[in-house]
Amino acid sequence: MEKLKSAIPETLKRDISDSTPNSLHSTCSSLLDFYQNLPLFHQLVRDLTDPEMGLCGKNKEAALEAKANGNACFSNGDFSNALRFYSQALHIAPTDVDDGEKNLVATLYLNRASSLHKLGFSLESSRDCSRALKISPAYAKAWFRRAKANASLGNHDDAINDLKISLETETSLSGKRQIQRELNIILDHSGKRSSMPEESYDNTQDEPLQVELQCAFTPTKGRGMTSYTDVPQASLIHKEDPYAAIILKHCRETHCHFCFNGLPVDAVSCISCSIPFYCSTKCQMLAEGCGSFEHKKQPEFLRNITDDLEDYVRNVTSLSITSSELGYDAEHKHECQGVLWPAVLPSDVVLAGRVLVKHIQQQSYDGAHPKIHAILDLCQNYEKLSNESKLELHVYAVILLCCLQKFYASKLPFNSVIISEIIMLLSQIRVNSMAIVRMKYSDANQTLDSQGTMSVEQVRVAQAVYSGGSLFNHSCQPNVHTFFLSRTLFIQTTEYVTAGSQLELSYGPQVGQLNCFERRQLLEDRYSFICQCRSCAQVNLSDLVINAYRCVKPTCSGVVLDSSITKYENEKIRLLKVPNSLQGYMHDEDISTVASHLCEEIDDSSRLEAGHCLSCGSYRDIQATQKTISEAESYIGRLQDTIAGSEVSNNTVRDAIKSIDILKTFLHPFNKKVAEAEDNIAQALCLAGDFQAAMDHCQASIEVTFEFKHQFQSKTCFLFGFSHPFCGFGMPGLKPTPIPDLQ
Ligand SMILES: C[S@@+](CC[C@H](N)C(=O)[O-])C[C@H]1O[C@@H](n2cnc3c(N)ncnc32)[C@H](O)[C@@H]1O
Repeated sequence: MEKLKSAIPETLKRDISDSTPNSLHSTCSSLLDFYQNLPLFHQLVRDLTDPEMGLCGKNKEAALEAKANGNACFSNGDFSNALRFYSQALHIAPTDVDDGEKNLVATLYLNRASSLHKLGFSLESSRDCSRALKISPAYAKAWFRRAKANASLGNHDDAINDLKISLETETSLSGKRQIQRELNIILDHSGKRSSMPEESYDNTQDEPLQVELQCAFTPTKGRGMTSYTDVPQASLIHKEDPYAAIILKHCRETHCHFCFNGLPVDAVSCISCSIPFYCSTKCQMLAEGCGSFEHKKQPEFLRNITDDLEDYVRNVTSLSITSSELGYDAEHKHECQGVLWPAVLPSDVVLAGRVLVKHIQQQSYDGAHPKIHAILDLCQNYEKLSNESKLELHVYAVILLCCLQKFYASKLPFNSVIISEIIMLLSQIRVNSMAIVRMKYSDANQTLDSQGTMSVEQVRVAQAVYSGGSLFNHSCQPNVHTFFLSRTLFIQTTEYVTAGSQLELSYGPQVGQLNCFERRQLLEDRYSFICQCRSCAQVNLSDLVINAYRCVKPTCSGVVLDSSITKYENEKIRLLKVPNSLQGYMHDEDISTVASHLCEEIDDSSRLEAGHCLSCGSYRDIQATQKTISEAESYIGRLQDTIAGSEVSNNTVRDAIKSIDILKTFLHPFNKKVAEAEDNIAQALCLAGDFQAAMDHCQASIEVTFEFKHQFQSKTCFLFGFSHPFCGFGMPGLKPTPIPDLQ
């Protein structure tokens, strides 16, 4: 792909850098002309779209080899490795080839079921048997193995039925004898029947939504969501399935490619290619939109068994999914031909393909009016993108269109109009797609380790486009939060929200984690907008203390700032000459007069001065202070290194504890560095086994947050002193904001 980008002539690259949504037709047309005559381009498209070139195609020989390895491990009692080899074989085995008299995939499922049963995974073993039976309903050994798994699970009635059918389908006399023996044993111990559904895809949390939302235009952030009524804390306000979603590359082998939950040991693979894994056949079919394993012919043995048993067989071997459920969500179907492009192109480009295909399927889109960017009706940020990103979008749009041509040439003609529309779609996806996250525990059983700790991290597993969810703007002090069950997005309030207020979630950075400059930088780099949330657009007290120093006077609790912070915050004050709350209404003459009047009231004393205490005005030499702090921080840095290597020495901890005293002497008590240093020491002491001391430092870290909140709630002016112009200000832009969370 890099070669394709660098091959573009400089003049065209410049045009692309200068392009706007309105001039895309011209740049796309030039790019298309250039690529049409470039052999490298044609070669690359061939590699990406030719199943013969695809490394992700199925491979019978490789599958048989993995199966043989699995058999060898199984015979040696090495069931874990047998399981691994059978799973590997299943991933690459073509569905339509036989191995001896049986279908290869069915045999592999049965072999894996045997390994799973030996390893104690009875439920998984039974599911694999059912999968083998869906392919080969008269597979006596699969019924027999299923009976064993069901017996282990205490499902004796099912086990008896399985054995009866196994008896019916078994052809050898010795086999029949063995089955009969097993049947007699289970009949002797038969207990209660219990049902056991296979599939795990379930995103139902049918809690009704409690509020009615409206999408309203905001002066600084475009459209946004608000509520008609007051909304209590913890109300579920939004629930939505994605328009399209895709697994991220690093989770391809650990999470289901449809519901994005962690994969079980008996994961199933895509029927046609060797890219996706699914947690169940239901997810597999929902993603691929087909039931290729469905057997067409009525199995002979059904004629000889009772009606009840026949129902039982149909229940086990039929597909547990209706054709209406398959619907339009068959998002992997068009990628599923053993071709390379879905595996190679970036996730958001493949996601754009899914959006396009879904639209084509749903709307019987005729290609005559290719308003592709209107599919999602979402905002885009093309003009704000870097030159490099614009170039990338051009190249990927052309490639994606080539890849989709195989199926949709008549719907998506290969021309510059469609390419420019795809570029718009890609830039919409960049701004609006959400990361679906899952919690990852260091220990799968979610228990505390020997040190009494458990590490939990949030992992981004998939990227999805939610049409409604995309209308929620960002705030660094959000009042709603998102969570996901399977693919479904849920949004819930985190505080009481009054009617008409904006409902805003966090796209990442939050107050208390980073200062205003860092948050805005991050959002601009990632999403190309300058944050105008209530915390960023105004002078925010938590942003002042998060990196602040102590006043040199021991009796004063005021704040001292360095020049980078004062410069940034003073710029906000300057911009506030037109108060934020009035900015959208400046056309109104009366309000404009009021605004000018208010602005005149901000004089030079409203400016923050670097190095001077905001409360008493005492001076601190920031440069000298910074030098001492850097030395102290180097000890904390050393401690962090030893924590990473899990080898904590007493000396390192002692030095870090000494240095924290220095930090506390010079830094404001609510400075983020103090809380982080306390956290690090607590972690090190945990590793060293000194849990009481660890608790004390944890407590100290928590107190920074707690005290912070307490101080802000009780006397917001302690930072400045009562005489400072920031205190008791009536101006909306300078009101002290609510309490941030230090994390
Ligand atoms: C997912 S969309 C949200 C809906 C969007 N406002 C619209 O009109 O469709 C994200 C875009 O909204 C705008 N936005 C969201 N939060 C913002 C904020 N805090 N400050 C400024 N712009 C914001 C930015 O243009 C951003 O690229």
